[in-house]
Amino acid sequence: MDANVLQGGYNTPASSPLSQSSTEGEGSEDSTPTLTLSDVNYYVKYRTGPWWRGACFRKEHVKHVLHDVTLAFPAGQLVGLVGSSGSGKTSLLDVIASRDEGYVTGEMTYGGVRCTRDVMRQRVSYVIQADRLLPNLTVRETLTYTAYLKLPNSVNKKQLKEKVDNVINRMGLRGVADSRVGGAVVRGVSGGEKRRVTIALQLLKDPDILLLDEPTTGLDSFTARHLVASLQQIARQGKLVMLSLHQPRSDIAKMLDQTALMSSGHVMYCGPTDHMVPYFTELGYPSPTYANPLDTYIDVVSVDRRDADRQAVTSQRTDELLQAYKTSDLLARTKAKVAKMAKARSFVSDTGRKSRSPGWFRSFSTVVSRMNVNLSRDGLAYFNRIIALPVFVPFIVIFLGRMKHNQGSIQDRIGILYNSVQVPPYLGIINNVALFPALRDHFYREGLDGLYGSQTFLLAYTLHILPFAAVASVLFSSMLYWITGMYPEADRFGMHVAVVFLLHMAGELLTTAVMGMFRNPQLANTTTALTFTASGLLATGFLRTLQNMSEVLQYLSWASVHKYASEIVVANEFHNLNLTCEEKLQGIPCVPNGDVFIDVNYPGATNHMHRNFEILVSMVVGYQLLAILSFKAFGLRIMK
Ligand SMILES: Nc1ncnc2c1ncn2[C@@H]1O[C@H](COP(=O)(O)OP(=O)(O)OP(=O)(O)O)[C@@H](O)[C@H]1O
Repeated sequence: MDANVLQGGYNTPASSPLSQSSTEGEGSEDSTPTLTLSDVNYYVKYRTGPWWRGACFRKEHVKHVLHDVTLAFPAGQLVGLVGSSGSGKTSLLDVIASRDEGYVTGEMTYGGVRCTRDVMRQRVSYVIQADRLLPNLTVRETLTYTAYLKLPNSVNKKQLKEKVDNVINRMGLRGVADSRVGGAVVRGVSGGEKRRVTIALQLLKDPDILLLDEPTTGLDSFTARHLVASLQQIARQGKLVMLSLHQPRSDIAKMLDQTALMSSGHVMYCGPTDHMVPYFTELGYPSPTYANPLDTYIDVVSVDRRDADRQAVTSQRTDELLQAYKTSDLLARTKAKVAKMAKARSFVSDTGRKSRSPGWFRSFSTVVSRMNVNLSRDGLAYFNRIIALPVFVPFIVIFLGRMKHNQGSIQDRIGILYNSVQVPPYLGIINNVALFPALRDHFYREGLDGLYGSQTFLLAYTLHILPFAAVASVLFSSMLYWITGMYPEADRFGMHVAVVFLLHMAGELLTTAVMGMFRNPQLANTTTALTFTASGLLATGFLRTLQNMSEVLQYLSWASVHKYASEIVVANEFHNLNLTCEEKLQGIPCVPNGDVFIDVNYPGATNHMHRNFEILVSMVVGYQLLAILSFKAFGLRIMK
């Protein structure tokens, strides 16, 4: 496309401040809220070196990511951040959204108010690159649940529904409002529609500033253009919309009111998009005919690091262009505008918009209800959660059959009890690895949006899985207990169910805690499975009696859920159990009843029933607390 045609075709909104000036877009009315950044610098710390040195012993570096960024963007505009990979687009959005993870200097204001984290949380919505949506909810349900999490209790059901309908219409989602979102396995709405849903979620809060990181990535050109056209409409309704773009197509570029061109953390040009070609042409870099000017100038300001010669040439060119921008009228006018805003600013905290959010109970019940609905729509996953644990019983029963009361049945009982304490935590791990990571990723997005904290999320998850764990444990114990002929007493059966349930929960909750530390679910799976395997070997006493182990291992066993669970199930099964002594046991001492077995192998287990049960319950509660702590310590950090 001809550069001049393109230039002429760039969009300048009638209502935007751009239309009031010739080219520089400085005709902003004082009353138009403006986002200003004044000499903003951003530094991050990172470490290099082999992972085994640990976080503290690897070499620490400080990277200067953004350099002296000075910008002024009035509300009502669509602003594009463009630049090659690593030029600092996402970092700039992070800083504006107060989601930076380093050290920021300089000043940022919006509408004359200094941008503290609280102010920005209220005013800014940030659409990150990935669409993290629950696959089994419809578009409308997705938005409705989020509205319950975002809007204050004072917004009633009718108003909430209106709000949801409104964003559905604004984002052109009416046609798919009642379709499932879908995911990797379940087919659902298209990629472009998913992006729209993600943006619609952010519009529920009615933000003043909407930031989008690479919203067009992965979309075909038609869908991308329509998406940006929707964003342009949102901007025209008085919002400041800023989006980073990797490879801005010329028709998308035409829709941008202003463009900030970045290279290595420096702003190389910031001003009206249609002024870019004349600006660079004056500096000796005209845009070739038929070329997309944005592509051309991204190349012109980028450093080519493929070899030393090219790097030297392109670095010199970039330095010259940076100096030219620093001394340009364009930047001088932006600085004047920023200074004017600074004079007018109030420095007061943002009194106009108080932070209003739903109460804890509403957030908690919404998250639980959403998890339940999401799982209930996936028949296989729902069924699997209930049936995976009981499915083990036929294997155990086929192998061990119905138990007798002879001496050989002692070994059979040990086998059954070993399975009773080893299988439930493993199934807890398997269930968790299958279903938790998607919920966790979803939480990470909503957590970053400040909708609710890790405590609410993890308690909601526990409440969500509790009924499944209870039903699965009752089914497992009912089948195993009565088919194999364990001690026929209702109380003892109840105790067996309780132990299976607690161990099943222990598996789930410890995996949850580890999931807070490792992003990779497989790593969490391996870590927890190994932990429970070691715990089962060490502390059950079924494979080797505790008394025969070294003192160190005996002490270690006190930290294992298996120690307490095993003592309970052994006392439960062997106490008052009569055993027969067959004549063929020549020379081998006979164990006449279960209490002798307990006295020899688990001394005191019958008397420790209450103590063991209380410790087991406390440890499971401890795993829940550990999960909360691990998410608080690592949670939102490990997703970045
Ligand atoms: N937390 C961090 N630790 C280390 N380096 C960082 C961190 N954040 C940003 N950087 C570095 O700062 C530079 C700018 O990164 P940024 O992600 O903002 O670039 P970008 O223009 O958005 O790139 P892309 O288009 O590829 O997403 C990169 O070199 C990046 O490695």
